Amino acid sequence: MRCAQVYRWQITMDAGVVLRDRRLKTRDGLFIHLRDDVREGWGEISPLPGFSVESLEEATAAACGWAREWRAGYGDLLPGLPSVDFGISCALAELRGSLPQAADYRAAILCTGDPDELFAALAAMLGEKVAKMKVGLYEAVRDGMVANLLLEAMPDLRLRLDANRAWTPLKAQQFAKYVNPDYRDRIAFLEEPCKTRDDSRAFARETGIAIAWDESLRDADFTFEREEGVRAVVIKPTLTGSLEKVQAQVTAATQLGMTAVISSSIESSLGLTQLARIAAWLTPETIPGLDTLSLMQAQLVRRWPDSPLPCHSVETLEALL
Ligand SMILES: O=C(O)CCC(=O)C1=CC=C[C@@H](O)[C@@H]1C(=O)O
Ligand SMILES: [Mg+2]
Repeated sequence: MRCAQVYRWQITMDAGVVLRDRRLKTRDGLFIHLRDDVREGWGEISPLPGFSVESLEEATAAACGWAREWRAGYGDLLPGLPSVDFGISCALAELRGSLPQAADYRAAILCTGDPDELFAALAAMLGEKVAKMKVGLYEAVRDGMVANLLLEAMPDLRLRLDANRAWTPLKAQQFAKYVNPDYRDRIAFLEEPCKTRDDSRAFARETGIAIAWDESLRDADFTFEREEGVRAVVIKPTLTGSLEKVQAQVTAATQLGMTAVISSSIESSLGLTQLARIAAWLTPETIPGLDTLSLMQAQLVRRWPDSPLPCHSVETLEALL
């Protein structure tokens, strides 16, 4: 006997969370819960404003429509909206027992560039010291100085940087000018430095700073290729689609010698714990980019280990079916 439910939720974000130049005051999304006799599975469907192509309203209609089909015995085809396909495929994988339980709860520490704050967080980090810092919000010279300071102050630090395509070639060069060439190999990668892929490729060649594709994976003309200076791809499953599609992208990148990084789209604790399991399963050698729970004021249904945030149960959520 099949049962299906779709829950809508809203989490208040900490002050100051900015996405694509707009303040994110709340994170809104859905959970899908499937039961088939004694087996059950959960999935998160939370399109990210400014990054997802689908709206929450479109995702809600698609998720509810699919859930009604599935509980009536159909639902073999996924709706085709990335966040919905991802959430449904996770719920089906849990129900079928094909999403491993083992999780990689390590995370590249999201940092603001405050050395003291980062010092403390890295000191507590076991194993590889990896942090991620957003650049491109302030002057490129400042970003270069801050990155250089962190790398100089912490010799065992590897930095992931992310410009979200903010820079012109000139701004990118201004950034690089302030990063000591001796430290550049400890920049694990700089995600999307420039507005175009060609400018980003030129930046990598000219500066020796490795880059990574993130937004580019969702460009219609994107293909996985071995390219000079392109060291990694950042895969955001909520923006990608089904688990099968995520697995195919990890395989394509790995076969080309690139690092595949499973990254958050600022999901709830339920979604983040599933991403931690996906990372352990598909990218066991790579620290995932999942350090976004601290941007939120609560957890939902499933806890992230050691998070002090209150966790609200499913009974507090709005059932839509
Ligand atoms: O990748 C990580 O380490 C954390 C997630 C992260 O950096 C992002 C999530 C969503 C949008 C952006 O703010 C940013 C990114 O572009 O990678
Ligand atoms: Mg990015």
